[in-house]
Amino acid sequence: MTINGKTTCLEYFSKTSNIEVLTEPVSKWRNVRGHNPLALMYQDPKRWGITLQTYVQLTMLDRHLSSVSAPVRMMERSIFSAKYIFVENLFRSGKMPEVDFAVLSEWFDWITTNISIPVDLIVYLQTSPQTCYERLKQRCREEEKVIPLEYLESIHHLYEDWLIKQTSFPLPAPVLVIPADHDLQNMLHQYEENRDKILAGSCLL
Ligand SMILES: Nc1ncnc2c1ncn2[C@@H]1O[C@H](COP(=O)(O)OP(=O)(O)O)[C@@H](O)[C@H]1O
Ligand SMILES: Cc1cn([C@H]2C[C@H](O)[C@@H](COP(=O)(O)O)O2)c(=O)[nH]c1=O
Repeated sequence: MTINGKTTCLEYFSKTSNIEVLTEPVSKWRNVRGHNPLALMYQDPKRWGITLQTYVQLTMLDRHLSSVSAPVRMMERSIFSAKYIFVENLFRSGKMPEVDFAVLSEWFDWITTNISIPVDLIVYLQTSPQTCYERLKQRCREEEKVIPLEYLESIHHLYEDWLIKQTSFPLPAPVLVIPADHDLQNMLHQYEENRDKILAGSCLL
């Protein structure tokens, strides 16, 4: 999902030795050479969706290909979720012209066909759209103040179709589901309970 506790989860695991944590490059999406494609996309998705998503795709690929510095790497989202969820949502909601979707899809298909992007395990922090909406208001990121609950509901359905029902797009790895509507204390407990599974990749599923 979005705005549901991914960064908080990664911060927790970053305190463990032998784990390398790669957070999402949101700061780049908010500032590329003085421009803010994230804000532009929320202001006018039809015009700027392609701009943001092209840059997201590039920066996610860069994250995937960066050299590994620890036995276990945890990465916030992937090039797959950017395409299967956010690009798909823009297109399906009529906020991305067909030609923009086609060009992004060609890029995505070329990348995933020609470049190896190994993923061992997807950890899905499963939250309701309402929880995300509350956390969005709590975090209060300027660009995201315009996000309505309906947007979070659409993103949620796309995630559920992909990772739970498994009816929409190919899965690059097995999925570990962690219910994440709970308070922070409860979540830290769940992270501990799932630590071995997460660190083992798909081996203990
Ligand atoms: N379990 C939780 N309960 C309540 N608030 C949370 C919880 N996890 C994270 N938050 C808060 O919700 C907001 C979004 O969390 P964050 O980790 O930045 O989400 P994401 O990286 O998925 O966008 C932050 O203000 C964070 O402090
Ligand atoms: C991957 C991706 C993200 N976004 C947007 C959604 C949020 O506003 C921010 C960051 O997400 P997070 O859940 O707070 O980490 O970026 C997007 O518009 N398109 C994307 O592909």
